[in-house]
Amino acid sequence: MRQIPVPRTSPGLSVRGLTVRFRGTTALNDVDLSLGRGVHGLLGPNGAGKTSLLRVLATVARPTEGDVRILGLDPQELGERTEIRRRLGYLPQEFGYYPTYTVREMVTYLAWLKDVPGAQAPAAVERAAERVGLGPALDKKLRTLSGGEIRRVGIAQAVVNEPDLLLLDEPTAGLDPERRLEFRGLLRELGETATVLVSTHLVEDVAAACAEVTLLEAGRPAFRGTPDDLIASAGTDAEAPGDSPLERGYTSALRRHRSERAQEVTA
Ligand SMILES: Nc1ncnc2c1ncn2[C@@H]1O[C@H](COP(=O)(O)OP(=O)(O)OP(=O)(O)O)[C@@H](O)[C@H]1O
Repeated sequence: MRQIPVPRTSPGLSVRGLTVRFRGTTALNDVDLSLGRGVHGLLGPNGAGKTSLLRVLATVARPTEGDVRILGLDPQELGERTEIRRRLGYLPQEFGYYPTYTVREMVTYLAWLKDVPGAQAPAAVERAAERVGLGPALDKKLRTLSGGEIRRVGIAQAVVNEPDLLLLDEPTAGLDPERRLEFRGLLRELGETATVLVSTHLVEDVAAACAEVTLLEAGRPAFRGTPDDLIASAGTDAEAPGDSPLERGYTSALRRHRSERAQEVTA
């Protein structure tokens, strides 16, 4: 196999002018974004373009326009795309699985797809399952697991290859509060060495685990900064709805972005 000469310190990812269109819909509109090591939250209302962005970064969808670099590599080039996939962990919004497989079999299969060397795979699978609290369930069939446990299998398969880039689409959906807390700890740990991008509707997840947050609205970045910056962005907007300072920062940033867009349209 062709060796790609990329240092392990290569940048996480960068996109320039990224546009994704479906027939009548523009899901992402001329997005510029660069992310390095650490945990980044991706927030935004339904339909904002979060899944579309993650799918392009996971190399499962192609951009309509724009330049994408992932781990310093070009996903349009077959050899480089293969290398990206080997070093990537991805939890899709809908995690497809084989119900008759055990946790061990499913995660082993996905480790194999990621080229985890056969001799290392059994230990890697056990470690990944333990990291999401599924050590005792390794030999249970997936059809016997709860929705939250299946989500955790999805997280285990995403981390089994110790990825350099980890993309998680609503990983905490369906997790109970105790598991969510554990998961935030895992995110912080993974963010020490990898670039981690987590899409979520739960602003508490962002506050607890993310060093940075990007807010998408109608296919465009509406805010980028630390969770504290997002809180501060509410400023004197006393009418911004929300049950916490971060929720008020979120709604305030959205309202500001919507009104800027409305002014652009009428200008
Ligand atoms: N395969 C598709 N065909 C047509 N339109 C699509 C397709 N996938 C996404 N879209 C549209 O693109 C826009 C962005 O969708 P996307 O799933 O990326 O948003 P999202 O921020 O992940 O939303 P949610 O929070 O609801 O998961 C939406 O208007 C959606 O209807």
